[in-house]
This record gives sequence, structure tokens and C-alpha cells, in this order.
Amino acid sequence: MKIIADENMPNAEILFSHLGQVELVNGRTLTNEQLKDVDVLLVRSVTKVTKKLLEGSPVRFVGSATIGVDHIDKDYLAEANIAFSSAPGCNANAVADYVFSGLSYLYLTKQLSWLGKKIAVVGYGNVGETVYQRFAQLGCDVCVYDPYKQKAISGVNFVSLDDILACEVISLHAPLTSQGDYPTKAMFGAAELSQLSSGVTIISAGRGGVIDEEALIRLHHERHGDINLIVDVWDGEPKINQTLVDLVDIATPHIAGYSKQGREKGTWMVYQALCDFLKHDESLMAKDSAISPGWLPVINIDNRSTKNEEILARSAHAIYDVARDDARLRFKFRENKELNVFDWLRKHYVERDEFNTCFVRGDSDAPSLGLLKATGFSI
Ligand SMILES: NC(=O)C1=CN([C@@H]2O[C@H](COP(=O)(O)OP(=O)(O)OC[C@H]3O[C@@H](n4cnc5c(N)ncnc54)[C@H](O)[C@@H]3O)[C@@H](O)[C@H]2O)C=CC1
Ligand SMILES: O=C(O)C(=O)[C@H](O)COP(=O)(O)O
Repeated sequence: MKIIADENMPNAEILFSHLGQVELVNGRTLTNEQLKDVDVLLVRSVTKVTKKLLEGSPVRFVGSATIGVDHIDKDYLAEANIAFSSAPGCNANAVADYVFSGLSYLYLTKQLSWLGKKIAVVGYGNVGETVYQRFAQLGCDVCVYDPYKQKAISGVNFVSLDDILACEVISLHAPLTSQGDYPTKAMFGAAELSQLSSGVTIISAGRGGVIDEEALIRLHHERHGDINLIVDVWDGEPKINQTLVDLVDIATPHIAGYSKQGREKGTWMVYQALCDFLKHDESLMAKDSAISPGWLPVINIDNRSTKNEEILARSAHAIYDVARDDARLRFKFRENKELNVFDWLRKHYVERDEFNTCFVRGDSDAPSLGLLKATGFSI
């Protein structure tokens, strides 16, 4: 059996080589020609899996080690009787860590406090729920917009899109869709953006295209910069709008989900699905050996008078400082105009551990202990 896997899929060779012959390829430039003798195709989000790519190939299983599936033509796969599996939730903690690292950065650099603000989450899936629950457990005033989930779930503060637009922090975690009752493509267009409150913070870590970037740039100018932006996903990746990069507080190359554990879990979930499809015993590989525990650092906190928000910010940054990814992006784009910088940065990403791999110690009555637990740290 021949298996083609994206070269950016961690552990692919280790896990899949006992199921077949594995070839690692650049997923962005993959062609139909490369698939002519391939049985299993394992991709990441940069490969458009369409009829054009697969037609005439013997591929009978496609796995995507990602949460998002907007790069997959699932209708065609079903029609062609090709099995498909993705990795729902694999990097939800990583994206939530990104959100808190971003807010921590704004707190430390602009003294922008968010704990007491009105916070909105868009999309209540694996990522949105993780982000929402962290805010809720921190005691924040948090609401969520997800018209598909609203009726089915109780105990969650679902609101309308207009209510979301009035909030002071808005974190976007909806998929990119252009069909259905509530398509998300350009869902944050000029009309919606004009309703944003003064000094709002927007975190865009779902998919580029959900925000109309030109409208966002215009709004930024009109408001004289009175809007804080943390942007991980871009319309038209890997080409990105440099005007927008220059305006935002944090610009990163679609790496919100790139924790070591999140990426490894993605490969692991696809491996499990392929074993299941092949009726192969997955226990030949141990999950523990496929997903790293992290470096297990310890943060010691005490009961002194440091503000809770400061403790949160410093702890988040001790594990993952989002500013390092922003600095790398800006530096590389200045340094090299020829290279596909966006993909280069992603391929050479210095992976980070998740907050949950870090243990916090301190007096059991220290209030910040509970806050750090709510933010995803281990106690
Ligand atoms: N920046 C990054 O590195 C990453 C980005 N993502 C993106 O985040 C998206 C969300 O991830 P998950 O929560 O795991 O997906 P999910 O599929 O579990 O949940 C998506 C949620 O969005 C909701 N939704 C759909 N249309 C909506 C609309 N018009 N308004 C509000 N909510 C809407 C759905 O009902 C669903 O509850 C993924 O589709 C992916 O595109 C995911 C992982 C990493
Ligand atoms: O899981 C998703 O969905 C994501 O957005 C991934 O983190 C994107 O990573 P790549 O698949 O593009 O490496």
C-alpha cells in the first residue's frame, strides 16, 4: 500500500510506515500525477482535495490532520466512495492558548485590561467551547454566537450577532463556509464592522475570509487605530495583505493551532481512523509515544499582591509568547521578498507546548491558582 503524507505532519513516517510505504510531499503543490499509484492520501489544510486532484487515482482513504475541513470537497469524496477522516478538536487547546497569549500581550504592552470586559466568542465548536469555558471559569462576562448550536445547548450564554458586535473583545472561531443558512464568508463585512465599539479587540483565529479585510483596513483608518487586532488567519493565504499586517498588533502565519501536542494529536487521530478503515490493530503504536508530554515546566506563584491579570499574563507568556511569532513574520517578510515566507514560517515553526503541560504550584488559597487553572494550566 502506498501512502502519501504532507511533510508537515509530525510523526507521519513513524506511525504510518508499518501500514505501508510512506512518501512525504509538499502538500501545497501536490498534483494529480503524484497520486497515480497512491492508496492513502494524508493532508493538512494547504492541500485542496478536489475531483481535479483525485480523479483517476486509486486513492481510497483521505485523512486530514486538521480541525478545519474547508479544503476538502466532501461531496466529491462521498460520490467517489473515498473514505474521509479529519481530526476534530485536535488543536482546540492550542488555539485557546493563542487567544490568551494574545490578550496577555495586549495587557503587558498596552495595559489593555480584558478580565472585566464584555467578551464574545463566535462559533461554539471544539475551539469556541474551549475558549468560552475558559472565559466563563475566569468569571468573565462572556457570550457566544452560534446559530446552529443555540437551540440544542443549555447553560451557555448564546446571543445574537448584534449583541456580539457590541462587545469589547471578540474572538472568532467559526469555520469558513459559503453555503447553508448562516454562511461565514465575509460575515464580518463593512456593515457589521461599523457596529464595533470603540477600543474593541478582535482575535481572528478561525479562517481568513470570515472578515472582509478591505473593510477592516478602512475601519482602522476611520477609527484612527482605535481597534486592537490579533490576526492569525488571512484571506488568500499564503499571500497575505501587507497593509493589514502593518495595522495589526499581532500578525501570525496561521499557527494558532501549532502546539506540539495539537499537531501530534492530529496525526494520531488520522492514524487511528486509518487503522479503523483498514481493520488494523492500532495498539501496535502507543498513543503516549506519539504525543509529547511537553517540557513540564513549573510556575510557582505566591500570595503577594501582584494583580491577577498580571499573573495570568506573565504565566501565559512564560509558556507561549505570541509576540515571538509576530516578530518572526515581520522580520522574514522584510528580509526575503522572493520566498513563500508564509509557508516557510509554518514549516520551520518553533513548536510550543500547551498551557496544560505546565504545572502551577502555590498556596492553595492563592486566588490566582484558580484563575490559572481556568486558563488551561495544570494544578
Ligand atoms: N488558526 C488555526 O490554526 C486554527 C483554525 N481553526 C479553525 O477554527 C474553526 C473552528 O474550529 P472548531 O471549533 O474545532 O470547529 P467545529 O466544527 O467543532 O465548530 C465550528 C462551530 O462553528 C459554528 N458555526 C458555523 N457557522 C457559524 C456562523 N455563521 N456563526 C457562528 N457560528 C457558526 C458551528 O455551528 C460549530 O459549532 C475550524 O473550522 C477551522 O477553520 C481550527 C484549528 C486551528
Ligand atoms: O486544524 C486546523 O483547522 C488548522 O487550521 C491547522 O492548524 C492548520 O494547519 P495546517 O494544516 O495548515 O498545517
